[in-house]
Amino acid sequence: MKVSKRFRWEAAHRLPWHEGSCRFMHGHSYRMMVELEGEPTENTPGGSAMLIDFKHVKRIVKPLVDAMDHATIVNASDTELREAIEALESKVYVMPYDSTAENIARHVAESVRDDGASVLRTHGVHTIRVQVWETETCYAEVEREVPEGRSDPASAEEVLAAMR
Ligand SMILES: Nc1nc2c(c(=O)[nH]1)N=C([C@H](O)[C@H](O)COP(=O)(O)OP(=O)(O)OP(=O)(O)O)CN2
Ligand SMILES: [Zn+2]
Repeated sequence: MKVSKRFRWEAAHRLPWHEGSCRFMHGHSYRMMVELEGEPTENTPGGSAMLIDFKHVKRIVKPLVDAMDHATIVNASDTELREAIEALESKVYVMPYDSTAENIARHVAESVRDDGASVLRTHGVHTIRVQVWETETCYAEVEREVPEGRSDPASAEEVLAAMR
């Protein structure tokens, strides 16, 4: 069973090594689909009626989206751009790698996996797929497995409560 939720945000970026126009600062209206796959468990309210509530998906993913919205997404090693953003007192979102669609998808998938593991396991979710659309015609997709571990409904609820 799969559930998906779509997100969107606006952000600026550049790929300084790019041979084409992507080396220049420019913006995208990013679109992202977060898909969770698994088998619903009886441990959660409603039992097997839903894999995971869409509102839980939002609680896990939205803080990341809010952090990137109207920011410049920048590679930590791009000090020239980081200094310029700081001088402009603009919003920045620093990643440990270049801001390609592939890397943003990977960053979101791994953050969801790491921050949401307990909640996802409790709901029987074993796979996270993230598609990041940079333009109308281009997207990158990344898949990550939720590592096995103890499924603890009580602590999962605490994690969700802390995100409220
Ligand atoms: N595999 C990837 N290729 C490219 C990425 C990327 O993240 N992953 N990113 C870019 C640029 O950031 C970019 O802004 C996209 O530009 P472009 O290819 O020009 O996209 P368009 O939709 O405007 O292209 P059309 O030619 O109008 O279809 C580049 N490549
Ligand atoms: Zn771009």
